[in-house]
Amino acid sequence: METNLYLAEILHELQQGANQLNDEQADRFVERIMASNKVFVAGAGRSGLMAKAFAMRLMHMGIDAYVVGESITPNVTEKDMLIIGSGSGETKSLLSMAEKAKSLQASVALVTIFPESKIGKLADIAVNLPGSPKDKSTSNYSTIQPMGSLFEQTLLLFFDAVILRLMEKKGFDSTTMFGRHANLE
Ligand SMILES: O=C([C@H](O)CO)[C@H](O)[C@H](O)COP(=O)(O)O
Repeated sequence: METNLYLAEILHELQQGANQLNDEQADRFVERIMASNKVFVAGAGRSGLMAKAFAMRLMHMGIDAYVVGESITPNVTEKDMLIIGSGSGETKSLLSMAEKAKSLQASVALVTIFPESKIGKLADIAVNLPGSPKDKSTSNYSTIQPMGSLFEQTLLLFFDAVILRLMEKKGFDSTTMFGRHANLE
């Protein structure tokens, strides 16, 4: 099959997934971000890359946002929120991070295929996205893409949709946000 047809199929899979998003869960997620003091994001591998892209846009909005594990990331407190992106919801390093955040009374949100996962059970908010996890033996979800690619793409698009919702609520536009974009690049 030609590359453009693969691309068309990926877009079709993403469209099908977008139709399944639960708006109530998404709204709770947005409200919690707005009510938090600092916002921490975390994820492993490709899911982590999507979380980093989200943290950059949160920073552009003037939200105090950090990527867990970076050298300038400060302490988490009970006024803060940890956002984890994990298709499986079972990634061990993220599970212990969620446990630590909960023990410090921070709120934990998980964006995942499996809200009933170990991290999902700990989380205050779980946003359910469709897709297949990296271990395809644990799901029957149909996708032509390898491992968790469909979830990871949907995660990035969900995060970008959340940014648009936050922009709408705060009356921000792209120009305001661009004013905070890194200028030492
Ligand atoms: O990097 C990943 C892999 O390429 C799967 O497609 C995953 O994002 C990483 O292993 C984290 O897994 P999850 O926590 O289950 O998202």
